[in-house]
Formats: sequence, structure tokens, C-alpha cells
Amino acid sequence: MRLDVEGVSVEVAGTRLVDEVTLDVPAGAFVGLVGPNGSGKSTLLRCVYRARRPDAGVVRVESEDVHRLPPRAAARLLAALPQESTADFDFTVTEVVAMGRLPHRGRTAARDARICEQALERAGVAHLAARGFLSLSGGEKQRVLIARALTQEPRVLVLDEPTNHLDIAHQLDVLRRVRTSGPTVLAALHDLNLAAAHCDRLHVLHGGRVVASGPPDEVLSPGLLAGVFNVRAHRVRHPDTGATQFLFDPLTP
Ligand SMILES: Nc1ncnc2c1ncn2[C@@H]1O[C@H](COP(=O)(O)OP(=O)(O)OP(=O)(O)O)[C@@H](O)[C@H]1O
Repeated sequence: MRLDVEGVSVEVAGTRLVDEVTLDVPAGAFVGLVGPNGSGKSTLLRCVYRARRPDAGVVRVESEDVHRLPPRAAARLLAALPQESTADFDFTVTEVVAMGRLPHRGRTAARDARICEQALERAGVAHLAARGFLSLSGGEKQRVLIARALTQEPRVLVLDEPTNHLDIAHQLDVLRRVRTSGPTVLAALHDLNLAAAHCDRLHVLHGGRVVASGPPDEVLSPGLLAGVFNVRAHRVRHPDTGATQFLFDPLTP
């Protein structure tokens, strides 16, 4: 299902944190939201996954205004991995992941169990199923929370820095697994090389506004990277995949 953000603004104490943002995520696409610290990425994503109501604008999944849906109906459409999950669950990994089935109550327990098992596999944490959530490392917790989001069987998955806490092998692994897991994805990513390699399209936020949108190759020009991220970027090609990658230097040495 496609996701549309239409003219969304968020204002706090007279300051526009998100300023009339319009962007789209085509059905089934993996779209990245990039921008420097404080550019409004998390604030915008919170509006998408209903953690906050925008002061203006609409968020739609297909034709549904997500802020007008009852919570359970919204949770069947949208799942999220927030940036700082304050998940102090004193539960096992299996119990935490099973919480993702709550919006689907009424289905069979056997089917729920099968979906949880598949999500644990897809997030690469099946071996942790019996562990206590609180005993996990930061990266393991992150992958369990991705499994919980997948058990919701969302049509749209919103990820705020999904590679936080993950080592490089798990960063690549999680992005690959999420990409092939089915839902439409909007993900805030700080690592521009990961964004360039994994995203179908990018939206660049700067000062709460979308300043560029399109395929990574077109969007991440050295000029934009200098103006928005304050870095000098040298573009190189991945020798195997041909994907655009960057070497970065400070703009002012
Ligand atoms: N409740 C709030 N009150 C005041 N300012 C806020 C509030 N929430 C966010 N901000 C400010 O809004 C700006 C955007 O914050 P946001 O977290 O959306 O940025 P971000 O692009 O996700 O940043 P980062 O890359 O550092 O995670 C920041 O300057 C932040 O300090």
C-alpha cells in the first residue's frame, strides 16, 4: 500500500519543526528519509506512525487518513520502530514479539505463533526466543523490536534509525531482511552509504522542509551534500553492484 504525507506541519512554541512536508512512498518501495541532526525526521515520522498529531496536513495509507482510524485498525496498517524504544519489558523475547499480534486478536493462536516464529527468523533472532528481553545487548533488542513490528503484518513499516546499535554485518542484514519482508517502508537513515545502497528513493529534510526527492543517485549530489550536510563528498561506484557510494571529508578542513 502507498503512503502519502500531504502538507504536514508541526509547530512547538512558535517554531516550525516540520514545515508543510509533502512526500510519497510508492506501494512496496523502500524509501529513505535523510537529513542532518535536528532536521525534523523523527518529528515527521512520529506524525506518520501516530505518536503525534500534525498541526496541519494529512497522512494517508492508500486513501485512509491514518489519524482518523481507530487504534486497532491503524495498528493493522502501520507498524513502527521508534528511535529510542524505551522498552523495559521484563518478558521473554517470544512474549515481546507476540505483542505485535495484539491488533489481530481473534485469529487463531497457531497462526499467531507461526507468524511470530517467522518474524523471529526474518529478524535473525530466532536463537534468542527464550531469553529475557532485558538481558539482551542493544543490537539484539533492536532486532527483536524489528521482529515485533513484522509480526504486526503491517502494510507500511516506519523505521526511525533501524540500524542504531547494530554492527556493520547486522546493519546490512537487517536492511536486506526488512527490504524483502513485504511492507512499504519509510526509514530514517543517518548512514548515507547505506541509504544510497538500499533505498529505492530518498527524501532529504533540511530545516523541517523537503529539499530534494528522487532516486539516491540523483538526489545525493556533491552540491546537495555540501549544502545540507556540510561535507565534501567524493562519489565512487561500488565495483560489484555499481551502487553509488561516498567518501566524506569536512567541508572546511
Ligand atoms: N517537543 C519539542 N519541543 C521543542 N523542540 C523540539 C521538540 N521535539 C523536537 N524538537 C526540536 O525539533 C528539531 C527536530 O527534531 P527531530 O528529533 O525531529 O530531528 P531529527 O532530524 O530526527 O534529528 P536526529 O538526526 O538528531 O535524530 C530539533 O531541533 C529538536 O530539538
